[in-house]
Amino acid sequence: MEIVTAEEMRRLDRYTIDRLGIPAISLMENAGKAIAEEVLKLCGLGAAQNTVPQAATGAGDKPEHGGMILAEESLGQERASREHWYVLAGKGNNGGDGLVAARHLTDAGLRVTIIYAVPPEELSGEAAVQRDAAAASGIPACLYGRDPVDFSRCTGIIDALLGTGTSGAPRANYAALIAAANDSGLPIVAADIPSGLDADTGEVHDPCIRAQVTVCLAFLKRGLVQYPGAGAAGSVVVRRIGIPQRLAAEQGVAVRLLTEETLRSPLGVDVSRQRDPDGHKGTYGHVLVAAGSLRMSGAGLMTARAALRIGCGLVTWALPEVLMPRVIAAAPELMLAGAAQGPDGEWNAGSADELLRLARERDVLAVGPGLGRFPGDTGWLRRLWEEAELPLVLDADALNILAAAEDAADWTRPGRAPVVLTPHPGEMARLLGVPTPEVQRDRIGCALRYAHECGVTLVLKGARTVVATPDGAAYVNTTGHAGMATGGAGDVLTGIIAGLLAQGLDAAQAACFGVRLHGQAGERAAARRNNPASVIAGDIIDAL
Ligand SMILES: NC(=O)C1=CN([C@@H]2O[C@H](COP(=O)(O)OP(=O)(O)OC[C@H]3O[C@@H](n4cnc5c(N)ncnc54)[C@H](O)[C@@H]3O)[C@@H](O)[C@H]2O)[C@@H](O)CC1
Ligand SMILES: [K+]
Repeated sequence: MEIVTAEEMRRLDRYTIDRLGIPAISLMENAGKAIAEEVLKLCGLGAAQNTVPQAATGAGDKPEHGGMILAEESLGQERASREHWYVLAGKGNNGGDGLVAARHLTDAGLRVTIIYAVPPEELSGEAAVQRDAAAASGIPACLYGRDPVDFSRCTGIIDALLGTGTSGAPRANYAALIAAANDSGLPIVAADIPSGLDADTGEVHDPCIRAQVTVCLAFLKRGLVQYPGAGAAGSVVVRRIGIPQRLAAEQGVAVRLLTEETLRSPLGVDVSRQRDPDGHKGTYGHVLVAAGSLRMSGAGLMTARAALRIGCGLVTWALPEVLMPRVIAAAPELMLAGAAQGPDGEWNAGSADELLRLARERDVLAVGPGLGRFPGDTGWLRRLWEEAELPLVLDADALNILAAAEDAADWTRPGRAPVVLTPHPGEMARLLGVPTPEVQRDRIGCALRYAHECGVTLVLKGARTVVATPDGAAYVNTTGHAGMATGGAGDVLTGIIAGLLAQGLDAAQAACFGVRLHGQAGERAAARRNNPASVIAGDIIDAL
């Protein structure tokens, strides 16, 4: 499922109207009708439609329902009349959608009142047509600020104030209406996006509608899938309005929700993961992990174990020699390689030679969890980057080393094997040289820019992890939960991605499949513990 920006949505709208000849007013009618249907569902009234049984088709079969024509809308009439919805209408097409919904809800037997944020005569184009249709249908309307508006008289609110045409924080009557709607405590159904949300980033302005349901029109908007916007949107329902689904991909939209369908196509992942009955441990790849130090040996252990658990054939864990006797019992399935160490058991830049030698016989190199910083680490990482001709996965301290390297822009990858970076927002901020809130303000945008400029596959972790690829595609994950914000969960992800790369997946496939599986394992672990908060990183490995 594609995820668009406001600008991409405008282009797709225009293409549909201008090139396919579908009138804008039809799209608006479909949009408003879809919103009304979702309101009816929320009220427990279902979709209002006539059900015409087979008898009416003339097919001659035994008719269902004894040949009756069921008029479903009459069944809930009593209940419908107890509902009174306010439609908050803005000046633009978002307001127009709300006005269409007002008509359909009235038709379904609900009481509806339209509250305009601006004098209705200021509406233009299709929205003005809908204003006149609503008035001609006898739907009462008032103007906020001029007429008294008492939210205690209604049972629910449609927010059709601002959509993808919003610029900046809501102003004047818009701001006052949003605040009043939120304060009412009533269920709010947002048309397209909650008013006050930045459709492209997920940033919420002050104020911003807190919706129970958002009826997103035609395509998901970026702002609905990233926090805090995702929190303001409530449950998001994407409804078709007559814009062909295929248009998004055809018009170059390359940001998608990371679903199983997306994994299959366009990513081309074999999600069944059938193993070759004739396979042996060499068939499934060999991961080299350079991670862990005296204070943080567990990080390396979790990365290495996760790589095994995701199905790669062999894992060699390279670590400072002093640690070897301490960890050997913890994971007997691992192969250990002692690396040159500093005086206090820390990593030593001299270990690059040994790692590069080992890497020649391995399929993937994962570097970083629990590594710590050490003298000469920048040159050490640069050698791995430039001389290790196998896919690299960099996490944690490897990212901090990279962020601190002043010459990182000059590092080259002669072997062309992919690099996958897995920063959390703080590490991403260091890589970009900006404060963390700036990363969080536009996670998809940041990930896309960095991946493209640096030619890497970037996994920006956090709620709704974003995977961005060097060719400008991005995928937004929906699996996992806040209980996975626990020490070591990131180390596990690094191992999963490395393990999938070792099994022959390409960088985008391994990153996307890995992120999704990691979240699903976290969900399973939470179910086993009966509480997401109790999940620890080891549980995620066990649930893989
Ligand atoms: N063909 C189309 O273009 C379709 C558009 N649709 C709807 O139209 C929406 C986009 O419509 P528009 O482009 O008209 O834009 P909006 O309806 O989102 O907002 C437009 C108007 O709001 C005002 N405004 C903008 N930012 C403001 C702020 N911060 N404070 C106060 N006022 C502000 C401006 O006067 C602007 O003209 C979509 O979100 C969707 O709901 C749907 O009707 C389907 C078809
Ligand atoms: K809205």
